[in-house]
Amino acid sequence: MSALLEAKNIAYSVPERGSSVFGSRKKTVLQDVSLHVAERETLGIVGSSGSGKSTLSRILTGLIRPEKGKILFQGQDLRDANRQVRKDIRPSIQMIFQDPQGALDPRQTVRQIVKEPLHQMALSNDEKERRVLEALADVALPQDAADRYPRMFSGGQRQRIAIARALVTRPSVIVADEAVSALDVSTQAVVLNLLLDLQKRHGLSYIFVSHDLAVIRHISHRVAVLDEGKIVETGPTLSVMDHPQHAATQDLIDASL
Ligand SMILES: Nc1ncnc2c1ncn2[C@@H]1O[C@H](COP(=O)(O)OP(=O)(O)OP(=O)(O)O)[C@@H](O)[C@H]1O
Repeated sequence: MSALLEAKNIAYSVPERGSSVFGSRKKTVLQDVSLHVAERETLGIVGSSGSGKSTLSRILTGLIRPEKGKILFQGQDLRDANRQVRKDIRPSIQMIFQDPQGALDPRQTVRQIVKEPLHQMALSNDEKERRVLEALADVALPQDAADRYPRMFSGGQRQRIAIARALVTRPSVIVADEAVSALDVSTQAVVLNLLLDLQKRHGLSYIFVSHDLAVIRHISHRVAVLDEGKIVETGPTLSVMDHPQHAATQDLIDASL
C-alpha cells in the first residue's frame, strides 16, 4: 500500500528546563521517527506519558515544524510545497484533540466551531453552511445543535462536535491525539465505533495516538510504539500485541490488563 501521509526521519528537541537562551542545553523529544499511513488505514501510535506523542501529532498536522526530517502528503514534501499547494493540502489533514472541553471555545456556537476550518477555503457561505450541517449529521448530532454552545452537550457529544469540525473540510487523513481518553469507557466505545463507521463511509485514514493499548487495539490496523521519542517497534496490531519485541511494548500491555 502506498503512503498517504508519511514522516521521514523526524527529529525535534526543546531547550532543557532551566537552561538559558544562550548556549542552552537541549532535550530530545523525537529522534529519527519515520512512519506512514496508507489510504483507508489506521495507524495507532502508542506510548507512555512523555514519550513524544503530542509533539509528533502536531508535527504530522503541520502545527509545529520538525527540526530535522520531512512530512510528505501523497509523496509531496510539505516544506517544498508553495503557499498555494500548502493551502490546498492543509484541509486534507485534520486533527482531533484530547480534551473536548478545552478544545472547544465555550463562547462560540457549534456552528462557528465546526465552520472554523473552512475559513481558509474558497467556498460560498451557502456551501460552508451546507458542509457544517452535513458534518453534524455525519456525527449524528441534530441540526439544531448548530445554534447551541459546547457546555450544553455531554462529553461524548462534545467529542462528536470536535469530530464534525475535523470532517468539515472533507479530509483524507485525521490525526487523533488521545481523542477518547477524557471519556468514560462506554462513551469511548461509542465514539470509536463512530470513527470506524466514518472511516468506512468516507475512506478516511487515521493516525490514532493514545497511551491506551486497549483503545489502539480496537481501532488500529497497524501500530507503532513510541518510547522516549523513538519508534521502538512497529507492525500489524495483533502481532505486536501478541508478540511484543520491546520492553516498552510489554510495559504498555501490562498497564492495559
Ligand atoms: N514546548 C515544550 N517545552 C518544553 N518541553 C516540552 C515541549 N514540548 C514537549 N516537551 C517535552 O517533551 C516530552 C514529550 O512531550 P509530549 O507532550 O509530546 O509527550 P506525550 O507522549 O504526548 O505525553 P503525554 O501523554 O503526557 O501528553 C515531555 O517530556 C515534554 O515535557
